[in-house]
Amino acid sequence: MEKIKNIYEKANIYVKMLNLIKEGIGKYFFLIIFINILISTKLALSTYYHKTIIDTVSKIPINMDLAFKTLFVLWILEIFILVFNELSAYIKTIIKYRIDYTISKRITDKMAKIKVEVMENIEIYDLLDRVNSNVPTGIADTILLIIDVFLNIFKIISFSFVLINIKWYFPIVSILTSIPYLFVLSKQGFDTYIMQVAQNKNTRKLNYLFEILTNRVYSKEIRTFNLIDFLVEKIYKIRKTIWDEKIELIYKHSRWTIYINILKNISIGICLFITCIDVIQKRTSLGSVVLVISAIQNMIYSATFIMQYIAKINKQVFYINDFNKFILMPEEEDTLQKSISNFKIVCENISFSYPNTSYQSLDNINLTINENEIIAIVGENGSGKTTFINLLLGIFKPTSGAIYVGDRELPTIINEFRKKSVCIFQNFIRYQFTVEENINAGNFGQKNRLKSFYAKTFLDFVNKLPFGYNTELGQLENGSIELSGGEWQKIAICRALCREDLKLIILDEPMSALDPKVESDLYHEFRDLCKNKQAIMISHRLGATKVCDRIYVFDKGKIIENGTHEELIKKGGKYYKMYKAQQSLYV
Ligand SMILES: Nc1ncnc2c1ncn2[C@@H]1O[C@H](COP(=O)(O)OP(=O)(O)OP(=O)(O)O)[C@@H](O)[C@H]1O
Repeated sequence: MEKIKNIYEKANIYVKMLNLIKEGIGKYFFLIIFINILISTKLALSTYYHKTIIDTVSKIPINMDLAFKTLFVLWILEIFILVFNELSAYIKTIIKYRIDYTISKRITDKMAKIKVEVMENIEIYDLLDRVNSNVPTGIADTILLIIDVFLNIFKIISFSFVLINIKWYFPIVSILTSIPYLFVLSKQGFDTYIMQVAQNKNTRKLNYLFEILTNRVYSKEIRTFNLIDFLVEKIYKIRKTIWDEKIELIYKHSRWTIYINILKNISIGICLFITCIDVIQKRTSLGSVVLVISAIQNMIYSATFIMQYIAKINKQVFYINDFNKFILMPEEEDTLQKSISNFKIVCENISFSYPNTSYQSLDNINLTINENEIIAIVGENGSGKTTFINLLLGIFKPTSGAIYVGDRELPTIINEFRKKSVCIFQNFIRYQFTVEENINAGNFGQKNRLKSFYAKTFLDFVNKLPFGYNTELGQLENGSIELSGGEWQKIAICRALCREDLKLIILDEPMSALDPKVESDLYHEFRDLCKNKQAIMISHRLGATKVCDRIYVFDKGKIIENGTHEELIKKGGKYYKMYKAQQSLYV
């Protein structure tokens, strides 16, 4: 049953892909096939007219009228071939572009839907890498290869008609000679694919090392720690391994290519020998020799090309399989836009282990966040705070237990829930765009809010920038401006708080890079900012949690204490100890 389902799914993907291709190139496919038929027929006709011209001039008296007419026809045919070859190249480029566009769009659409938890599996990155770099061009190449196979089949048929009149078995010899190519080349295609899969890990490492060696962002640290030699050495070792494997494979393949070429040349030699004997014994004309040589060469080349193209198509099939695997990757569920009537969040006995780990990062968490409540989550490094947020945002699913929002289970309203929640992650993205684009990203046109409290508190530094809100940030371009860590953090906070129709704000260590003045402004205004909203603040600065209604203390994936700041201080437990330890730093 499972097998039938798999076959059905695969067939479905091939059909979908054919539809994609149809949508991408449509009429161009038939146009190029038609042009190719014309080209191949013209090639065979040219060979026939070459024979005629030689036969005409080798007979005394020379029939000048026939000679000129034949030359004229040949000239017209050459011009036709020239024009059609150019037209064919032009249409092939259009086909390539259209397939590349259609498939790339399909890949990016799918990427946006893949479940985030799937991305925890490192092998997925290799697959994504292969799909991204090989599939769009791979599928375009496959289509063009199929077109080339057609072209060469027509060539063989046309030349066979010309050749069969001289020796009936010459076309068969030409085709048989090319068959070993199929086996050798398809084996080469398979070997190359297997090598590429095996080298994925090293290629990814190499890209990473190259990135940290050449990116401006890392250059200071790399130079301060004098890491250049260390990194170059690593790059050199990986490159050497990759190239050694490639060279070994090419050496193996070259040996086989030499063997089959020897076989091919022996066959051509035999056919030429037989033809020459016929000429000497006057069984055939001089023009026929030219026709035989040209036709056999063309047929063998065409048959060889077909074999090469089929082998290449076989190789592309591996990439198409990768594409299939990619398309079948699980997607975020569509929750049919169910509305959320009330935002009370209840976590019931939730536990969680990351994929590929044997320990629990969260262990039986029970926690309720009432509407308009502000809570804090505190705890030592690695105690499970960020993991809890990932579960709450539906990025990962609990291994056991459930999260409810109002009377619904989180997965059933996740899209709507995400629209109304925002999280500033510890490692938020520093978008290399303008200030305005950074703030408006995902904010659905909330420009006027830049004049509000957030702008006054966080964004006064923007006025100093050369183009104000239109200044390009980051290090992508020469004129762009790099911000300090705190300024980037202010922008990230603004981006989150400016969002319209917010119900839940999550701040994962939001103030770590802010100066004390901005930090204290933010704390004072925090309750106001969170009016009519729920908020979760994760912070190692325990003073900040005083503004929260309830504080949860995480320890090794469990909640070990909860209460208000005063209650937890009174209790004298873990929170009290952490608070005192921090306080002692300031007195
Ligand atoms: N992607 C992951 N794969 C495997 N284990 C992970 C992953 N992310 C986190 N962990 C583990 O889960 C545990 C909880 O990590 P988490 O990031 O939730 O801690 P945290 O309380 O947010 O820590 P911090 O205060 O340092 O940010 C840690 O033991 C960590 O090593």
